[in-house]
Amino acid sequence: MKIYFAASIRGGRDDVDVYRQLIDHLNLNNQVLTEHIGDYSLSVAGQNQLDDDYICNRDMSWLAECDLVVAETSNPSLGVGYELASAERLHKPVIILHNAKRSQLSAMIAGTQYFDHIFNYSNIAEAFQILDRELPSI
Ligand SMILES: O=c1[nH]c(=O)n([C@H]2C[C@H](O)[C@@H](COP(=O)(O)O)O2)cc1CO
Repeated sequence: MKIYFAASIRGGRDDVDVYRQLIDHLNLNNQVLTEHIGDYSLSVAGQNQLDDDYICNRDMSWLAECDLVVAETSNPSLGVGYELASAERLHKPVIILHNAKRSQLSAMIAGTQYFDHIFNYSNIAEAFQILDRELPSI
């Protein structure tokens, strides 16, 4: 499966270690299109060697191409919110992973009926278990 992994960049990079581990886990049996999100050297400035319109067009075409969106939402991010709304518009399956110890998920995501695969987790092993349980039924 081609997976669009969405997580914070300019919203803050505190959870990059979680993103890297989730991407590596998903890549065991799938292809993650957005590997750069788990790059430790990518700062809060984002991919600033690229134009913002290039980043946006590239990511929207990856979103159109993917079979599944996995979003890690614990660190709030405008970009991830936009990607989730776009995934709904494109009728893509979405899995949302959220660590409630880090933040409360926006009502605009938690309250959208389309997002019916929202999972709270408290450690990375639990997140892996959720993905391993949910992915086969996508
Ligand atoms: O440099 C970037 N590259 C990139 O692919 N994105 C996309 C992928 C992420 O899932 C999402 C992060 O949005 P934000 O930067 O607003 O936190 O936007 C976002 C940026 C910077 O906004």
